[in-house]
Amino acid sequence: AKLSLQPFSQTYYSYTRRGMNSEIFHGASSPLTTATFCITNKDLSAKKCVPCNTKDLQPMTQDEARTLLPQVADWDLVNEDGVLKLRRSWKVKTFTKGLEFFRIIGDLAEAEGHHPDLHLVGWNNVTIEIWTHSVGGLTQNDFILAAKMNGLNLHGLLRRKASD
Ligand SMILES: C[C@H](O)[C@H](O)[C@H]1CNC2=NC(N)=NC(=O)C2=N1
Repeated sequence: AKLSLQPFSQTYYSYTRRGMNSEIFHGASSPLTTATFCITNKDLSAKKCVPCNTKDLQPMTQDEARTLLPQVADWDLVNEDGVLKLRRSWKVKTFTKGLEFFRIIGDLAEAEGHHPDLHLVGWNNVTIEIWTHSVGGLTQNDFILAAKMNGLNLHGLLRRKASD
C-alpha cells in the first residue's frame, strides 16, 4: 500500500469514563494512522515477546502506553483500578467461529509465550484483553501480541461490521 508520508498526525483520543476507576482511551483506527504507522506496526509485529519473568521488567506509564497505542490500530487502552491493559472487541458470525477465533489466538499466544485474557459473551461477542500479569501492567510484549493479532487473517470468522 502507498505510504502517506504525512507528519505524524496529532493522535486524537476519545475518552470514556466507565465507573469510578475504569477509563478507556480509544485507539485511533483512521487509515492515515494505519498508513502512517504501518512501518512501525510491522516493526512491532516482527518482534518477539520476551519471557515475562525477565529481570527488571517494568510496567509502562500511561503516557508511554499512549505513545505506542497508534501502532496497534483498533485497540483501546484501558486503565482498570490502576492496571493498564489493551482491549479490542470483535463480533463473530457464530459461537463456534468464536471458539475457532480463540484457537487461532491461542496458537499465537503459545508461540509468543505471552497470553491474552479471552472473553466470549452473548454467543458472538469476542473481547480480548492483553496485559503483563507478572508486572501488573503493560509491557512491550502486550503491544507485540496486539500487533501480531492485527496481522491475523480472521475474515471468515467475523461479521462484516460490529453493528451487523
Ligand atoms: C515465564 C513465562 O514468560 C510467564 O509465565 C508468562 C506466561 N504468559 C504470560 N502472559 C501474560 N499476559 N502475562 C504474564 O505475566 C505471562 N507470564
